[in-house]
Amino acid sequence: MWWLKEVRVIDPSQTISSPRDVLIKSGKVLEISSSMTEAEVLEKAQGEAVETIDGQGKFLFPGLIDVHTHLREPGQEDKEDILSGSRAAVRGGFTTILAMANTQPVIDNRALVEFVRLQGERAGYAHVLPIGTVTKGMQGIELVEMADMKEGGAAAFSDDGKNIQSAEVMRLALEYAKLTGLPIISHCEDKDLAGDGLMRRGVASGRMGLRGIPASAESVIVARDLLLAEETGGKLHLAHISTTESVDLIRRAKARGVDVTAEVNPHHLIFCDEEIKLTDTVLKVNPPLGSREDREALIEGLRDGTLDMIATDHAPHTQAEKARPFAEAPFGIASLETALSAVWQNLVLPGRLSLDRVIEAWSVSPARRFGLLGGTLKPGSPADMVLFDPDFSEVIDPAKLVSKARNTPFLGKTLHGFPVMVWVEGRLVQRNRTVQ
Ligand SMILES: NC(=O)N[C@@H](CC(=O)O)C(=O)O
Ligand SMILES: [Zn+2]
Repeated sequence: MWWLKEVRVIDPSQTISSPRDVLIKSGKVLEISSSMTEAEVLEKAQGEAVETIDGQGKFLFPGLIDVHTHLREPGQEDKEDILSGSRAAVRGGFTTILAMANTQPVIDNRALVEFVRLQGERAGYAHVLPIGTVTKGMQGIELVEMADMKEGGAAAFSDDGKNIQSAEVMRLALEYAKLTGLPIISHCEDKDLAGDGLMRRGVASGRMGLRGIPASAESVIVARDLLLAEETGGKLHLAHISTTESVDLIRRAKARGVDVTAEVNPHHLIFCDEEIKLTDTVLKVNPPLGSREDREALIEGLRDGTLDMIATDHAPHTQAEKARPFAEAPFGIASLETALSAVWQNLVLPGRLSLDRVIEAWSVSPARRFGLLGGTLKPGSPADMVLFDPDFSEVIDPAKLVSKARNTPFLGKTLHGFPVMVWVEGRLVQRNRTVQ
């Protein structure tokens, strides 16, 4: 049994945001109360050994749930695999991750869904929930067998990495997915508008002389998918929202009652296009980083609930690939191990976002939308939780990362505020930044 004493519990699912004592027993949250005596705790332990943790000055919150993680297995295990990625996840404070389907082969049938799920169980770190593709071979033409894949453990459907260019295929997908109750996750990017652009089209791309991707490449598909969700009554989740116009469109659709949720990635909240350097591909990501104004609109959207969730879009690549010239390097930022600290340092500490809102957006809201366990510390729920130390500082040292990827803009930088203990179903999987 675990006894966490005088820890600041942040659990928006129960509107708790104050110091409490917490008991964990048999993999579940047993009790949360203002204070407990040793005699009371021993009685509840019923002879079981009690591990006591002094929680003063630290936060305890439900484990983060990341709905957008690329794990690259099967097929591209040199970038990442399910073991390395799910270890990196717990190190970063994530107890559940949804694995994107754009692997090689893509996850477009039940056998592959079961493979990903079982590899996650074998690894024994974060819960790994497979996302299946929407279309066979991710070709955007023929729908997968959604009901069968759901039975195999699929948590959602997405052709992420690629837009579904046919509006008719997207409409059918939203219609059919209703039978499963699972969301369609849309990677909104009009192929023709995006062309072979390398960064957001704007002042910065003009100055650098790099081919630009207009903001409309995202927003026109956001508008299309919102209309299709409205027409079909289907469940839509919009991945990596990055433009001001998209935020406005979502805000208006929600006001009309469209069944939509949306996520924003930490890098779009923290960086902007002006910071991209031709000599460094680390900020080359899709969708591309927007302007300062976009960044403000995203923060505002996250604050007012237009954007429901934060998700990493952890996109691991090898150093060799990222070392190619800007035009040839792949899009993507690896972020599982740094995302929470980066958000803490860049948004929570300066007062732009409350920690309560961050936990709501990165744990409570994903659990609710995707119908998952977790996202709460209510007594009886699985003890998937994070002890976070705001005073713990660390230099992001490539030798210490447990992900295979090194494509993070924080390499060599110091971040403050880290998860120091992480439990999955009451099992301690990480202590003092060492994964067990
Ligand atoms: N985000 C990225 O820049 N890359 C992702 C694909 C995606 O999420 O669209 C990847 O798979 O590498
Ligand atoms: Zn995507």
